[in-house]
Amino acid sequence: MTETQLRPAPREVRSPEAPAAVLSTVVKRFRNAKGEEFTAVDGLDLRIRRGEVVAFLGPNGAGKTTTIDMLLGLTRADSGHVELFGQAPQQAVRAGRVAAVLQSGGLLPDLTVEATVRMLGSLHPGADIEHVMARAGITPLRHRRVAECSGGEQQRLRFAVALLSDPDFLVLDEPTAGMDVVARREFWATVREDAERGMTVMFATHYMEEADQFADRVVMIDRGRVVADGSASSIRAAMTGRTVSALISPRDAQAVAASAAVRSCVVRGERHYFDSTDSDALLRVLVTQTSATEIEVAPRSLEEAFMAITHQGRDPQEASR
Ligand SMILES: Nc1ncnc2c1ncn2[C@@H]1O[C@H](COP(=O)(O)OP(=O)(O)OP(=O)(O)O)[C@@H](O)[C@H]1O
Repeated sequence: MTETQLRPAPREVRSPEAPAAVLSTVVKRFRNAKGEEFTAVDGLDLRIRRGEVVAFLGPNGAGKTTTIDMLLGLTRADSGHVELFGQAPQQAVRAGRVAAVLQSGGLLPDLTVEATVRMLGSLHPGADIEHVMARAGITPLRHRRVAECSGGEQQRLRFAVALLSDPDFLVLDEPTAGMDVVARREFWATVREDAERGMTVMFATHYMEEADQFADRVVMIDRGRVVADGSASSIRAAMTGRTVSALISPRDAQAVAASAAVRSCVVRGERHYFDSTDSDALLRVLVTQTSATEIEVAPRSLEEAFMAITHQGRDPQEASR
């Protein structure tokens, strides 16, 4: 046997099978209250490699939950193709390869936390009840009725239930909604450990800092389409620029805003915020040609990049839809 054969192969070589998830040109339409048809997911293409931790971001109504529902086989796409580990979603879910923490539902209010985990654990022979409760941080809550658990505690219970099948792919729809800062940190530490053991994770979130801190990759969608896809830092870099803010007279601000380095300017309180492609040039102008004071330069936050990307090219009426 050669040395190469003895060495464990890297994950990709050892598992040359299908990616964790593939969505190809997926379309989902609904009817609104007036009975008019609209497209919630509009030709979405997404491929998630095994072992990736992907944050799924988008404004309200962007199509995140609908996409997740299609991934999990809870909703059927009108057209396009959805696959998990090379299988139809329902098959992969039934095989316990995929589990989800959804925003609501799935829990019986009168059961205790432990009874819930035991009952659902009975569907997964070999499931380690104590282990999943410990991993989700709900062991101390074991005798509490579900109805008496806070929103964040119920989310942790859903997380424990999702771990019962020891899934390869965990799909989380706003998993930390209702959790306090400490619970959120503990939750992500656990997910990270699972991800480091090779689990694929996709999570929808509104918390930009969660995407920034915990995801390898950030996929932003708007109006059912992918509008940006990359690492949090590459998305920020794609939106190159910094925000320069200062206390400045409206007249000076107008002159500065007309300069080439400024893409846009907004006023919040007494401060003018200039979105700049060349903060050095802008700083020189502010210092040498205006009476601006308390000048600050800040990197664009992921949230600012996100707002800029998703609202780019949209007319103001549409943007306020
Ligand atoms: N069953 C349904 N019937 C009709 N419209 C629906 C249905 N489900 C979702 N929609 C609509 O489809 C669009 C996408 O909704 P979706 O819940 O996927 O967005 P989202 O990105 O998850 O939003 P949020 O961040 O608010 O949870 C929205 O306009 C929503 O109102």
